[in-house]
Amino acid sequence: MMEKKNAGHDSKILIFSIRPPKLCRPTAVSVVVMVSMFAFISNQHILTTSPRPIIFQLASMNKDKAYANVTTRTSTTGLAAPLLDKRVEEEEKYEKKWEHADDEEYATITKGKIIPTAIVIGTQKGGTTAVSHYLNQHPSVMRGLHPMEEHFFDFKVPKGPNNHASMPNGTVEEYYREEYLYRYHNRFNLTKIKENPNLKTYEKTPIYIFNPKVPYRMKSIVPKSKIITVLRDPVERSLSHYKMMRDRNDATLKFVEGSFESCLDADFQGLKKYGIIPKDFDCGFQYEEQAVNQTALDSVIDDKQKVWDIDWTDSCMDEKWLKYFSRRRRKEKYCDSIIGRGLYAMQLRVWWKVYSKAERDELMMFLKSEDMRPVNGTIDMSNLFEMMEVENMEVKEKKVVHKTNFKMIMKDQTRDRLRCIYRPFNAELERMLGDEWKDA
Ligand SMILES: Nc1ncnc2c1ncn2[C@@H]1O[C@H](COP(=O)(O)OS(=O)(=O)O)[C@@H](OP(=O)(O)O)[C@H]1O
Repeated sequence: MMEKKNAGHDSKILIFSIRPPKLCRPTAVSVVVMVSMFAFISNQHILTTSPRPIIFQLASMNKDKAYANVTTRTSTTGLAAPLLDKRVEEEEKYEKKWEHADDEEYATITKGKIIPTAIVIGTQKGGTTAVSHYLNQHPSVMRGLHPMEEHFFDFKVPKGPNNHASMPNGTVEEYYREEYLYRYHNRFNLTKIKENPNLKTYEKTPIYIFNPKVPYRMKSIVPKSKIITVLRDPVERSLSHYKMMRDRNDATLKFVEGSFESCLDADFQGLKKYGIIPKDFDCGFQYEEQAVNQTALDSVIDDKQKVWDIDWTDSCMDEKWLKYFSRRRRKEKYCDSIIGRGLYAMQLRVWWKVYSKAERDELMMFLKSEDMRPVNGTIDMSNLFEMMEVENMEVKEKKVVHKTNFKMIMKDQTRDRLRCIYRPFNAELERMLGDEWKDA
């Protein structure tokens, strides 16, 4: 580390981008050769990449990291071999899986930074806006700067010294941890915290529970933040999801016929493609628009209801789930995971891997969507406030928050089919969360 620092501070750095728009490859190569010769003669180090992240690091965060990045890039011109050797050594060191810091180290690294007391991770359409609505009423609670969803942990991770800042599973490298904490800290109202340092903070982003990389990122950056999840009957959730898409006139709907059933079928095919649901399982959504023999179709479904189960011991299950999730990047259109978002057991398996039983008991809270609705004009949010480490208070009633406008009623057979799909996943969820989740 020290050697690198010294070497870095003695050197001049020329920031140079080889990516002007539409520069053809032969031209780019000759430009690089010319600049390399110039650097060789004048003994300067060159950054041959887009300068933005480096400027950011030089200006605000950590000059050593910026320098490390520069030297790695410089190596492409063959000018900094000894420095590169050191860099490789460092990268090897960082590539070890980050085991989160002990209490003392954690206290040091987080000192003076805002670390949210809790993060609401989902589920989408579960009533997460209602939870925010209740929390925001508390005078000792402050949410992140974004009025709706922060999207910090599902971000596209900027490239780091070894071309990525996180491990393939999402764990942020130790090397970048402090920087990320700092960035997260900036997602909160710093003035308000200065005025009242005792404020408890939270943020909500409903996609967190669904993105398999988020638990790893969260554990490596804010391992002590609590995690609040609101779960809703997955069948009702899927309808709410569809209504939201209709409200937004979601582009995905163009890839299917637009009906609820064709949307479900698109995602159902995706789940089959990636092996979450057996290939021979046919739920018949695709026949919904056609005049088919309903009795024959129902008997197919009845049979499946008897036999359909999941092998939870399958060691490839999580990998399949990651692939199913990652299809978004491959621009496959499976109707925004309208079924997949309700497969809570699949999603939570990853969180179970990352957080130990003791950590889950201490940090995680699961709320039922229906319990978020006031009964006879009152609602008890004492558990939520206890989790936020603030005094209990009566929240102002607001029956419905963030309601979807599109009007439709789910067909009975569609509901039956969805129940059939969700059955083994719900059974697993019950096993994970306990008996009170039996009818979730
Ligand atoms: N108090 C309360 N408790 C539980 N659920 C409630 C509550 N208020 C609203 N809602 C319903 O929640 C649905 C919106 O969920 P989210 O706010 O999580 O949506 S989002 O993920 O932020 O888009 C949305 O569901 P649908 O109306 O069925 O689409 C809201 O009506």
